[in-house]
Amino acid sequence: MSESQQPRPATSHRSDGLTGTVRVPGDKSISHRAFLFAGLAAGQSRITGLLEGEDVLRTGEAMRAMGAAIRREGDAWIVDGVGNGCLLEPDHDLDFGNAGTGSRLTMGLVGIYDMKVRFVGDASLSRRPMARVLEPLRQMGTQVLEAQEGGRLPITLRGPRHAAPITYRVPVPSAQVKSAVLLAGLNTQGITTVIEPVMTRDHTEKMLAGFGAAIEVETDAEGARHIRLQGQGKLMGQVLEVPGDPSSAAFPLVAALIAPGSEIVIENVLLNPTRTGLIETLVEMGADIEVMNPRMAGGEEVADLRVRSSDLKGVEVPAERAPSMIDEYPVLAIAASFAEGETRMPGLSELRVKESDRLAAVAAGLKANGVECTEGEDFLVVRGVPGGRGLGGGKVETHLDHRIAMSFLVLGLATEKPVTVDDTSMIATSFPEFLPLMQSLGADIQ
Ligand SMILES: O=C(O)C1=C[C@@H](OP(=O)(O)O)[C@@H](O)[C@H](O)C1
Ligand SMILES: C=C(OP(=O)(O)O)C(=O)O
Repeated sequence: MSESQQPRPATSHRSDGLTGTVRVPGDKSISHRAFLFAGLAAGQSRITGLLEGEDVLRTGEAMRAMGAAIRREGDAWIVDGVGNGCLLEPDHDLDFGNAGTGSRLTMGLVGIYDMKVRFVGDASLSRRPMARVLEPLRQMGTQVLEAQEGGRLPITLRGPRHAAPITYRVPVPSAQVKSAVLLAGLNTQGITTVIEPVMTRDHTEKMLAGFGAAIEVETDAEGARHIRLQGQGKLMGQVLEVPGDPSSAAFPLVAALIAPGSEIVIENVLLNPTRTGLIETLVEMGADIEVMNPRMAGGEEVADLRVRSSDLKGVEVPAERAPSMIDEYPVLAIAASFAEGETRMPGLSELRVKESDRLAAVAAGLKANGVECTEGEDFLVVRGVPGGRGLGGGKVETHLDHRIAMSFLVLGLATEKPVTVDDTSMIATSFPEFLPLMQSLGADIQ
């Protein structure tokens, strides 16, 4: 992993006229869940389009350590699962590297098994809050044998003999917390209920239903979703096709919008409505994004996107849109740097607990490159410079955060002066093909 390696800096230079047709790798959220559910289900699963990023491969390693057989065969991953309730105690620590999703979902999955499991991660993951998952697990009977201050990794869990089903109202809009509780419910007798006041990405619900779990969702008069899962059901292996990750597509997409004279096509992008906040916002800003060939693939909405460079104008992004674009704010801030007027982004407190404090990292990177912005406790305001005149020339600290690295390399494609990021090694956690893919479109990144 990159922590033990030398940092790999990179510099991006103004690159007009990006062109070409590309495919981004598989969706990270769906890929993690594909390994988790296929590893747990009885029988064989076949997964194509899986994201082979470091985060997802670590989830695969964890499932292997608990008894699943996982192998790559041609362009597919074949998983022979253990059967719900039959995970084995791993004989070593589960190392999740940089991955919040992998670690939190796996804590939920195994936290109610009567076995001892130790979770570790890199410096970034070890700073992130895990109490949000430990709290509901404790209510279900899990013993937290080890946790660092503030509920951080390394953490050791031991599940109860008999877990108690709970009804849990998620206190923060987080698909990871929702999913952790539902996964704990898989091996718990009775009905586990998660109440979600604000809808977050629904891949866990959809995929568990696809694997045969008894799960139902109802929306109440206030708009809160009540997700009920019958525990100890049978899950069966499936054939899965993972569509392209909209959170990765966001980088070439914004690059094409801001680099003058560009026209690109990104094929096979997941357009699940819980993930399309960035596209909605960019269209409001005046972006020329054409959604072509909308279709269903693997139970999800998918389409090809044609993107042409556009004159953008600042907008106010509604705070309630945040869950549907939570990982895209760094690159939205880059688009906003070239928009006429102000782009206001409220409701961003969750950005402070990602791979880095993304609110602080984005504001610092923008300021280092001459972009005016205001960072509040939970908001960001960016004042753009159409054409990018006078911008760039700065060095950006990425703090072990892939999305900060990719966002600022995109910034440098349309600023007057080049932009340098201090490290690109973390990009491999979510988008290993990022550099060659961007270069194939004509982006000058060295
Ligand atoms: O469930 C998931 O797959 C994810 C949920 C989001 O995290 P939170 O649930 O912490 O908001 C997101 O930031 C992460 O990249 C993936
Ligand atoms: C927040 C992210 O991932 P995770 O929480 O899985 O580390 C991300 O990919 O932007």
